[in-house]
Amino acid sequence: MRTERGCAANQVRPGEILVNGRGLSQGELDLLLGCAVPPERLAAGRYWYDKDSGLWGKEGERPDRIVSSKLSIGGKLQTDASNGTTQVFINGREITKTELRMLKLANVQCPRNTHFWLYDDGSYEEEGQNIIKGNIWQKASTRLIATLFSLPIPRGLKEDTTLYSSRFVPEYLEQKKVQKLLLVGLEGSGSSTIFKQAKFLYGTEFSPEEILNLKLMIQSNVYKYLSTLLEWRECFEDEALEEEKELGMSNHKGDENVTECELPTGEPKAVQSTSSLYSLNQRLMHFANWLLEIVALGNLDAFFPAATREYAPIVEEVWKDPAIQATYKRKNELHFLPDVASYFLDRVVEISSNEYEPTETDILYAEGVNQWNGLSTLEFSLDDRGPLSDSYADKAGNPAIQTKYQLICMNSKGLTGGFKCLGMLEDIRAIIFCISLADYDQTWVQSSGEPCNKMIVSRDLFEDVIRHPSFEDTPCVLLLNKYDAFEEKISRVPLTVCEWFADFSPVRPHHTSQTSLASHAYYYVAVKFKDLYSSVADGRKLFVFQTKALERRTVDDAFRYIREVLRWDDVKNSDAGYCSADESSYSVDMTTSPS
Ligand SMILES: Nc1nc2c(ncn2[C@@H]2O[C@H](COP(=O)(O)OP(=O)(O)OP(=O)(O)O)[C@@H](O)[C@H]2O)c(=O)[nH]1
Ligand SMILES: [Mg+2]
Repeated sequence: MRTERGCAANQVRPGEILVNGRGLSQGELDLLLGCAVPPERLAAGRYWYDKDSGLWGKEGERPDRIVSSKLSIGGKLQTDASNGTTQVFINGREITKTELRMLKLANVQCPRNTHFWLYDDGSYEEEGQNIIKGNIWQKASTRLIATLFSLPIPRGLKEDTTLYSSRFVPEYLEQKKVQKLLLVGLEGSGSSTIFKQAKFLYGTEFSPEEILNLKLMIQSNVYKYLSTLLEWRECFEDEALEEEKELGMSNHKGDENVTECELPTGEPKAVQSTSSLYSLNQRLMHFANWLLEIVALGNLDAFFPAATREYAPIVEEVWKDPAIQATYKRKNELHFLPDVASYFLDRVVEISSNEYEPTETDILYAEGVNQWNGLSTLEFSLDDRGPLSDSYADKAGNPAIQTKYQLICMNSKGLTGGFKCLGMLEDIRAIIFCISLADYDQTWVQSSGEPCNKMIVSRDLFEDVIRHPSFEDTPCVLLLNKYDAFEEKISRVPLTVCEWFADFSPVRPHHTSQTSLASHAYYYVAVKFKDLYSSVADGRKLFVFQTKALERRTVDDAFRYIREVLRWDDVKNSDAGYCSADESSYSVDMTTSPS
């Protein structure tokens, strides 16, 4: 070692080495070359040296090594030593874009005009705060990112990535604020399903209390579904009687060829009213009237679950009754009856029992997250499996970079009433708006009582949300949900039944398979929303992702996509001030999003 240093010393003369703008004396050069971690293969030239952290680089360039700290050599470190343009400072030096990018990827918050003190052991504080926030090098991912950007890493840390357990993951890297994601959508769009999937995927388990709430909700929902069916049954029965009456007036002879909805003819009217396809027997009628009365009085939730067990057998009987089954057959016409009604009604006896424990599927299928339909929140983080991480973090088996998210699911009811709730939510990092693709042929009864195409209602709600003053600069991700139902429906019901989609014309319809028709229609819908968003949000880009919320994997994919969108947005925002085009080192694959 001695000879090596001696050689190096022989190769350069003190005056040829300038550190922080000043030529070194022989003594300073000896100190530098004789220290524990000297700059290797030092050649004549101009360098900068940050004696607090040990960072070392060529004048006007980013750091390229870390040498021993606290050496009294050269001049004072200048702000522009490395020609940084980021307005972020470490030990008084304005850092370079590459360094900033590394910090950002390591989840360090560094808004402009942040001044950091970085010490030689990697500990770190914000200027003037005097609280050590953590250690920049202790996290393996930081070291790996640094390697990726060819930035120096302190000696002795390169090899041993397991040295520091996650207990030591510095707060400084972890403390980035929780990113709040607001999840909204029209009733039935699937937002609470997505919320619950996220809870299954990333969250804590449902607590016994939550399970109990869900159980009560499922039990009372079964009665709601049944009462919806009973109301429609009544309508259909009236309708059938009306038709029969007209038929009876125009045709006294009666007719053998009755259609399904018509009453058998030729019977006296009093008898007809109880013998319609939609008619119930006296006993069931009695129960039906009683149930509808409770529902009309709004007493259902107070009444149940006490009565559930007692009435389960009769509920089952009503559900299986041909009149109700005939009503259910027309489920496309029945507003407020979700697809899952039959899933739960089929099991009403089991569900009504005291011992009933909702299964994971039951929880997923249950409408809503809680009974009260307020805000539901979930905090979670995602391990890093981004496009960059594949190349280092995973393979190296290192602790991942984790950003914390808070998912706030707002029931559509929270959106009504002039959007007051929205204004109360602060610091929303992104809006996740959920739309059911299968809604394009559905009718929705608005608060005014007027029926309207549900996709249009969803669109208007979407527009109201993105126009809300609180979300002027908030990125938005649109989840086009229920792709499974959409795929199944698209060949049966043309997309053009929704007037907003009137100009949809699939290319070569005769060549188009159902799958490609669906994907064609999906892209068309996505672009419709993108155009709308862009016109409302000053040309900003809407991010669109396709989900089948009942398939957990698609929800996982959606959240990973959302995370990439946010990172992309972070980098884009910071780059807007620092540089314009160079996104090559951090590009996000947005291919799932139709352009
Ligand atoms: N086929 C299909 N059904 C879905 C999908 N996502 C949700 N559903 C079902 O659609 C219904 C409505 O979903 P929810 O998650 O309760 O809808 P929501 O947006 O929370 O509605 P509200 O809670 O009423 O505001 C439920 O019965 C879900 O099981 C999907 O991707 N495909
Ligand atoms: Mg719901």
